[in-house]
Amino acid sequence: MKNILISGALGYLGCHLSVFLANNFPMYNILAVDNESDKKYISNKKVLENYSNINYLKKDITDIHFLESILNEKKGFFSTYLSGKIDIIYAFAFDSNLDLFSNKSHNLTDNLKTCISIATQAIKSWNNLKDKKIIYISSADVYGNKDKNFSEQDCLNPENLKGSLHASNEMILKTMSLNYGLPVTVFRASSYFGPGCKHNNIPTHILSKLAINEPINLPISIKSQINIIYYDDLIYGLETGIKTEKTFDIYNLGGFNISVGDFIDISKQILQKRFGLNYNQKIDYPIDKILYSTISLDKVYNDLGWKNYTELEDSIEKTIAYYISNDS
Ligand SMILES: Cc1cn([C@H]2C[C@H](O)[C@@H](COP(=O)(O)OP(=O)(O)O[C@H]3O[C@H](CO)[C@@H](O)[C@H](O)[C@H]3O)O2)c(=O)[nH]c1=O
Repeated sequence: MKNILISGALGYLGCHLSVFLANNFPMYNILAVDNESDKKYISNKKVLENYSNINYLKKDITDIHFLESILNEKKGFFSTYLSGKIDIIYAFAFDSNLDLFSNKSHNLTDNLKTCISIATQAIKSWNNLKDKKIIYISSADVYGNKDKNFSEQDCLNPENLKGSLHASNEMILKTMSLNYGLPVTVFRASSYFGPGCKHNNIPTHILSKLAINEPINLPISIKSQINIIYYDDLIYGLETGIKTEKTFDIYNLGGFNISVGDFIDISKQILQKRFGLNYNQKIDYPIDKILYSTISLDKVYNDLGWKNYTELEDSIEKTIAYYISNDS
């Protein structure tokens, strides 16, 4: 029996991963934790509460006393939820909605604090590091924009705050791993999409607007090359993190390398062919801002045997169907 902590468990990926593990791995006990700072997915609380092998708690993951009580071998008040301590930590708690001028600008420091708190307390509390692991969910934004097919050993050159905060957390985890033997696996996830996703990333924006015939406003040119992944594939990929063997390793986790224009065209064809809708809404984008940010997936396939299995057309169809019926 393994005890798994999922921080940021009300978020899109944290919630889907909790449910996936609960449905498919009866040998896992899941402690799902979120500070409920983001109300977007607050209804996910009800989803998690339906599972007997998921215990959901509203908690601040930077609370050292809380972390100590769940990571230490000695039994604390969490014995009601868990027998023993946490073995695996999935670190999802991260606010990607970074606006320096909003009253939420503290989320910059919070995003560093969540990762540092977990890693520091794990080093202090885990006496035996065998079979323990922190799985950190980073982002392909750490690479920046200037190349195609970034692989894991390429230099990091983030050009947005999300990327630079994730890059900082990766560096901190790597140093802690080197100096204290902390077992860490990092996944650099590309932009994901799927039913119910409310994030303002490129594939989600395109599909949600196309489905309800609203104008599309893109921050980059449609000539840009990006990597996108269906959420379900991403969740399967994240599960493989439990079986990684090296003390520290990094994997790109993505799906399709595609131009934004092609993604729009394929989605429009699906809209017409499968839903009989022939919309031709306005698409606004800066013509001179062309992003090249595709990623190589060789390492995750060669080392962990993972590759995305959902056909692009199927994933687009399922996502569009959701937005049509939920008219968001
Ligand atoms: C800053 C902070 C956040 N949170 C929670 C609030 C949200 O429910 C949750 C994050 O949910 P979402 O914004 O949906 O995150 P999600 O899209 O699933 O993102 C994951 O995957 C992304 C990959 O694209 C990563 O970049 C993010 O680090 C990772 O969190 O974390 C906490 O519980 N504590 C915190 O301190």
